Formats: sequence, C-alpha cells, structure tokens
Amino acid sequence: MHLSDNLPASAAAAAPAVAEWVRRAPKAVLHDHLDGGLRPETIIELARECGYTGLPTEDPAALGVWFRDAADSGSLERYLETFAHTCAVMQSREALFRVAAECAEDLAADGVVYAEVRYAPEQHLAGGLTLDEVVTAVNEGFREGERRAGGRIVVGALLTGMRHTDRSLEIAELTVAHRASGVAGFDIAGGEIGNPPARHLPAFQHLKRHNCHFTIHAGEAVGAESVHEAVQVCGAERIGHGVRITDDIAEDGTLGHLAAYVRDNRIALEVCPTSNLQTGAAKDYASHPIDLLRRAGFRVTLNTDNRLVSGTTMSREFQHMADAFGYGPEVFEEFTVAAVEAAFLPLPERRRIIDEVIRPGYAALTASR
Ligand SMILES: O=c1[nH]cnc2c1ncn2[C@H]1C[C@H](O)[C@@H](CO)O1
Ligand SMILES: [Zn+2]
Repeated sequence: MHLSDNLPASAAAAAPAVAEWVRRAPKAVLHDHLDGGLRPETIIELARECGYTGLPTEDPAALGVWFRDAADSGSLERYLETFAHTCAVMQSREALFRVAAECAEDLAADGVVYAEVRYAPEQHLAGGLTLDEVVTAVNEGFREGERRAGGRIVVGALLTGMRHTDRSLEIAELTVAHRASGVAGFDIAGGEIGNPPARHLPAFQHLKRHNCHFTIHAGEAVGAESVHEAVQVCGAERIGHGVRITDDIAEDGTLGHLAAYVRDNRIALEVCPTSNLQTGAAKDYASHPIDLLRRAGFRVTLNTDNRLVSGTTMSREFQHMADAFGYGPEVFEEFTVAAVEAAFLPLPERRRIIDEVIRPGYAALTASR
C-alpha cells in the first residue's frame, strides 16, 4: 500500500493558521522551484498574453486549489505533471522576468532574507529563447524583485538539469558561465525512478573541475541508495529532500555508514515536508522524519519545494512544524542558520547574513514575544 493512500485529497497541504511570530521570523530557503511558485493570477494573465489555452480554470483562487489538489497524488510523477501548465507560460523574456521578480517579492514578503531558487533552463526554450537568454532574463527578474523588496532579500539562482533528458552537461556549462552573474550552483530534478543521478556524471565532473557548487534531488521517491549515489558517486554537497536516508537509520536510532557519513560531513538535507506528503515520501507531518533527523544531528534545512504546487510558503512550513513538534523560535533559528551555512555563497557573505540579519532578527523576535 502506498504511504499516502489514506490521505483525503488536499489534507497534506491544508493551510495552517500562521502565528504572527512565525510570519515575522527571518527565514532562508535553499530549495524553491521558480516554475513551482507562480502566482495563480500571473499564470492566467501570462496564458492570455501568450495564447496558452490549456489551463484547467481561469479563476485565480480555483487555479491555486487545482494545483495543490492535482499534486496531492501520492506520486512524484503525477506531482510533476502539473508543471506543464507553469512552464507553458514561461517562454518569453518578459514572462521569465516577471515570474522571477514576483518570486523574489513574494519570498521577501514572507520574511525570507536569503533564497536559492531553481529552474530548468531547458524547459523555457519553446518560444525561441537561447539558454543564455533564459538565464539572463531570470537573473534580471531576481534583481528587480530584490530592488522592489527594498534590499530585504538576496536571491541566487540554481540551474537545474532534468534527469530524464540528456542536457545536463550543457546546463552544467551554463552554470559555470553564469556563476559571476547571479547563478549560485546546479541541481538535477525530475522523476527519480529509472533516472539515477550517475547518468549525469559528466555534468558533475565538469562542475567539480570548475569548483562549482551543486545539489541533487535524491532520497525522495527512491530510497537511501539514491542518496548514496548522489553523495558518493556524484559528489553532491547538499541533498534535495534526502528524507529516505532514514532507511539507513535503525529503529533504535543507530546510524548506518551512509547516514553517519552524511551527518558527520554536515551535508545539508533540503527538507520539504508538505511536498513529501503530496508525493508519498512521508505519511503526515507528525511522523515526518525531519524531527528524527534534527535530533540525530543532521544539518537539516526547511524548505518549500514548490509554493504554488504544494500550496505553501516558508511561514506555512514553519507553522506545520511548530504544530507537529512544538518547535519555537530557537528551532527555526537553528534551521535558518543551517540553511545559510549550507548556502552556495562565499563564506564571508554567509557569516554576514547570519551575524547581521538572522541572529539579530531572532533576538528581536524572542525579546518581543
Ligand atoms: O520535488 C521535486 N522532485 C523532483 N523534481 C521536481 C521537484 N519539484 C519540482 N521538480 C521539477 C519540476 C520542475 O519543472 C523542475 C525544474 O524546476 O523540477
Ligand atoms: Zn524540488
């Protein structure tokens, strides 16, 4: 039986009532997909502009609900099908610029001070743009969004290669070429089953040769062996999701060799609870492995994955975790510091964000509670 078979539709993503202190808490997100986080109104407007007629509804509220419900499928493959609609309207320079600017604005409005936002440039070529033009448009959009947010957020891009296609080396080269202009690193994403990360070894070797950062989606739909391959064969510095590492942790809490390696090397896990509930990687919030992993000393970060598709925000993820595990500001400070420590940023910049933004932000929050 599938883990999420018993979940009523959209139970996974039901929006919690977010406490004021949660909203105000400084946040950092390392795992947020650009094409999974559009505003429903923007999708509808862009669809009209570009002539895309495939949307299931033109009512913004209904469209938001449609994405969340369609993605509440218990399967990563079905979750990923919903992205056809967002990618369809992200095929021009103007559309990419707008979506990226709004992404930065929305994250900043939610209290996010540092974000790494990923997308697959190869999925935005249908309107005739080149890979370079796609990256430039998104980078310019992020700069615009940062400006609109009054400098309250710093956004870096991660370029994603899709694991079922064969363009990952090209995307790795694109990452290296744009590293000085807003691209922080590389990722691979897409359906995990049948597409192990080692298929993309030339891409990872290229990134290593050029001292570039990368993360890999692993341990989401496939078990701990995919985390092993991502870390030990491919050399990932962080793991997208990674929650199936629990396959290598015994009931009594004893860590196997892989789990111990990941913990002891401080390899960050980009944990996305709501998305995991939707794809069947976890059963419910209360039994989500994030708490086990945190208590075992893993470098755990808390993330949205896809704000539209998962019907979430960083505040909602925080709130779900506060409700499930009784977490207070000290645990969210820990997740936020862990995220910035694992950011694909120069060390002095990470330290500056932690010392000048996150620590004082939590001190003020605690003082005012
Ligand atoms: O959680 C995920 N696992 C694997 N692939 C994902 C996930 N969320 C989004 N994607 C895919 C769909 C997008 O089109 C692509 C690039 O952002 O990445
Ligand atoms: Zn993801």
